[in-house]
Amino acid sequence: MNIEIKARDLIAEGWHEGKRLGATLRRARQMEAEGVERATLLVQLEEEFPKQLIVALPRHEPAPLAEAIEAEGDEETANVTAVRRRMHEMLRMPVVQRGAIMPDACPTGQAPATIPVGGAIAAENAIIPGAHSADICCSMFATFFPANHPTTEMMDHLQKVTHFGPGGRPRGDQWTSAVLGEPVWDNPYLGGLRSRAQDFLGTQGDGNHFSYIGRVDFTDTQRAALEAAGYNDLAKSIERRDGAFNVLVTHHGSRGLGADVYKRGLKAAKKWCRENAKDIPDAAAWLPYDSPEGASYWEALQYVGRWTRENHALLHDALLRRLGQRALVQIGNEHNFVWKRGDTFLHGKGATPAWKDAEGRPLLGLIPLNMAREILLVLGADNDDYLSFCPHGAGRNRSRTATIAPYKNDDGELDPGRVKQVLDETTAGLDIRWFNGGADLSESPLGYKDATKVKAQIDQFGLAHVVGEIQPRGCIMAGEADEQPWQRARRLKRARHKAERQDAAQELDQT
Ligand SMILES: Nc1nc2c(ncn2[C@@H]2O[C@H](COP(=O)(O)O)[C@@H](O)[C@H]2O)c(=O)[nH]1
Ligand SMILES: [Mn+2]
Repeated sequence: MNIEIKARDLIAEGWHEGKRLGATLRRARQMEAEGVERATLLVQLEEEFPKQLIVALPRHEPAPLAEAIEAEGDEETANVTAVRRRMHEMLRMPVVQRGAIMPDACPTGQAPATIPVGGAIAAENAIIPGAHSADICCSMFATFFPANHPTTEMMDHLQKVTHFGPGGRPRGDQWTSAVLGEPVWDNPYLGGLRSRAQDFLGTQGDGNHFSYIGRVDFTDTQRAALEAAGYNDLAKSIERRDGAFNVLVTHHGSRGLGADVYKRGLKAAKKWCRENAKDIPDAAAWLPYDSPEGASYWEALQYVGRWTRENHALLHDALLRRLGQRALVQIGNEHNFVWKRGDTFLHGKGATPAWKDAEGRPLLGLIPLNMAREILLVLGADNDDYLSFCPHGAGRNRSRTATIAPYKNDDGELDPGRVKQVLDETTAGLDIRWFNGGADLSESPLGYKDATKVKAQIDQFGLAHVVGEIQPRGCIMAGEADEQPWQRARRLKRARHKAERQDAAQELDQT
């Protein structure tokens, strides 16, 4: 009688559950069908499919971490300690070779190995979805155009063309582009997402994404530095325009499209690590680049990069059309992404690439600080000590909740008078607009670290050279939606209950 060997028989003999078990079982059944007797079969099988799996394990000691950050005071010191801890957890992964933190580093999550904002790592043959984070391709994009429009005119048009808030554009108001027609939808990480890619075109989302109008006046030294670095078109344009430009700068990521690709990538990475590694935190799960899953994920990421750049470009074109202008120069950079340099996969979560391009030119990058400060145009210093990254912003010292806490009244509600006052003080002279109507204090300059100190540390650690400063004129962010009637009713009800409780307590005291 031919009793078919089962997976549980192999497990009982010491083989492990997982992807390889299927292949082992198929081979065992083939031998069984050929009439090989069970004992011989098991010996032969051990030779072909050894029970001892080569399992990747975390290292005891973390790989080296380079810190381009100087903490001042208790709050910053505690932040750097938290950042270091998460980085050390990530740096214990066997595929991670080195790490660096930037001057804007700040913690983002409690889960082990969650890469902090301002963190960068170098990995070998591995893509770690958690290390580029869910907002794949969060990026900056700038268009330089003639400086002959008043700020209000530019801001009015900008407010009409852009879109903030959750979700995509409503049906009937959707945008289109050739990027949607690319033959990528068979990729397992992109399959079924074409309509999502369409819905989210022309949108910027919320949080700290923004549309910023600024003005730059390049000095002759800055023009010469750009020319010496090989940016001849920009240098010529500066010469022709006497150094003066209006600039639109946008900041956003890959929206719902990227979020879905990330979910699929993370799921695949967790599965791969479950089958081939042990004790790997989810935030550090990886896909080997040379596996079919890894290669497809890499291709999907490249598409998400093209989609996001196109999204920026469409928004910029829409503003320029309304202004009757054309782009003189456009530049942009991702700061949440994975880049392949030789055999190394550089991951950045809030880190600006600052190495040299294929032609040997230092990369140009844009570093925003806050809505009331200049956006820095930098030439990367290619400082290998810090994995050739520079910061991507100013970073936060406090959570959003802690930032707004001092502006709440006794009922735990934001005090509109104090919010207005502090916004007027911190953004005086600027045209600040909140797309959804209400101000979001946690996104005002109050939310971010001291920009001057971060800027000084770029220089101190030799990360990049500033070759232009785009001075703020106006900024649009998502902001908070105006209070809905039901929200107002709930707030008033809570306040009433609180007052009643206090009255009751007072009465008790008096009796
Ligand atoms: N120019 C502006 N910069 C801003 C604004 N809000 C935030 N920021 C800066 O951007 C970085 C990027 O943050 P990310 O982690 O989401 O990529 C952040 O660190 C701030 O320094 C703004 O309204 N205008
Ligand atoms: Mn970003």
